[in-house]
Amino acid sequence: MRLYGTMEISNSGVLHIGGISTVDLVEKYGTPLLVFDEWEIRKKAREYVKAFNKYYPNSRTVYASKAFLNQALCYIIEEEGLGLDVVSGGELYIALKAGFPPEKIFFHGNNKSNAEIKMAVEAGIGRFMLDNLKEARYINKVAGRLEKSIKAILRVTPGIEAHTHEFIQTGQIDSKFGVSVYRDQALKAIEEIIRMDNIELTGVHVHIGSQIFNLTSFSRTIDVMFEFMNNVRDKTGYILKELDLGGGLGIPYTEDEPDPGIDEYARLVSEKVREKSHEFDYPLPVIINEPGRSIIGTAGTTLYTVGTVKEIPFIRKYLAVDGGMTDNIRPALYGAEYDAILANRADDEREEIVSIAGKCCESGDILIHDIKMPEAREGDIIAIPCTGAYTYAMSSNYNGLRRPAVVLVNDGNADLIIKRESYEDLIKNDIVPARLRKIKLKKVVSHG
Ligand SMILES: Cc1ncc(COP(=O)(O)O)c(C=O)c1O
Ligand SMILES: N[C@@H](CCCC[NH3+])C(=O)O
Repeated sequence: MRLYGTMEISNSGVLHIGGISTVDLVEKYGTPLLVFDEWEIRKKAREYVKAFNKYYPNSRTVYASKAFLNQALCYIIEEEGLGLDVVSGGELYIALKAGFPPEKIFFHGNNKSNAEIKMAVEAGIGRFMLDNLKEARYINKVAGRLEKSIKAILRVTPGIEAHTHEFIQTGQIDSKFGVSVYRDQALKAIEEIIRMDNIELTGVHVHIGSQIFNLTSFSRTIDVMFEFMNNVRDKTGYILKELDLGGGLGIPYTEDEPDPGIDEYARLVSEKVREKSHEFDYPLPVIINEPGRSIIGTAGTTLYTVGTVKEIPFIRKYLAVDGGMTDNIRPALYGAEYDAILANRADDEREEIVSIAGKCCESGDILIHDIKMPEAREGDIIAIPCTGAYTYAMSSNYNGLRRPAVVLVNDGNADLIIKRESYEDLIKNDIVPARLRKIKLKKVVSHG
């Protein structure tokens, strides 16, 4: 069993995180419960800063908040010296509400609305990550009206197919993101953008996908990017000063998955960028990284309570838990695999193969297929580690399930950072038109 961050098993066989017993956490906050290990978040953030300081000091790390975002996290990210990548007015709003410095915010998105663009220009964000020319023209117009000069980076697609699930590949030519480097599309976009009065094009961006273990994909991407940057210089004389390599570094979700490691990633991309700069005699660009999963993924653990235990003779045993695809869609969406720990009896021998099922009305709502576990009973607690990234962020209220509570643990303290949704929350945006109110219904539920 792989333990992450500050996880440890006590003498009595209970899983502890951040110096707190998961049994105590469940007693206080209930389940499903997403537990974030603050030490682990900070450790990963520091690993990025340290590794790039070592190999390529002229760099910036910007946390991709789509992996998980709330106001408490903004404080940690800011304190660790990282910037913040947002992809919508909603993420931007959360960051601004928390007081995250706007100049350290990078705004992505393949279909930013005019309202989102205005909001970001007015807030004075650090970089617009341009997806296409239409957007650049609009930003230029708004900036002109508001008499602002906007720093922007153009997202390009390099035609690289990273070794990862096809749903999370983004660098291939057939992609909805960015402008392709092929057939001079990106070059033409740059020719127009650099003539815009209110936009300063500081660099180019590339993101080839997520959960990537094979670091050579990043190397090949840097090859393509330098060819492209050199071509832009040849045709326009323009030097792109920033090279944003996106995110994508994979993390080990299960015992047998390797950990590519932040240090190794930083070393490889730094060396490659130096090598290519030298080869093309191109000024060394600032490297920007946008990690999401590799900062927050291993810091999150979801705790569930076992309910129904169902054995289908000679076929399978199901342990049904009180959450599922609503708090973690990744197994259903990508076939993602996870490990599990019987948190209240973590030392018990793993002697039977079970599948851990969610409680949604979907046969596909299985969190883990066929995992060896100790014999579990109703009321036991199951911990699924590595659920910090793209779980809560992708959660839903399907089947009327309420989003879980989220706690931040550190050094023996637990702080609630997101309340569990209430039944009342499920209807807070509901409106019953007056003409329907005439139909007399008898209201009996009130708790929630
Ligand atoms: C543009 C961009 N940057 C950064 C990220 C973060 O990726 P990851 O969480 O794999 O590090 C993503 C998500 O894939 C992305 O689309
Ligand atoms: N949500 C995906 C990754 C997409 C990353 C965002 N571009 C996952 O869970 O793996």
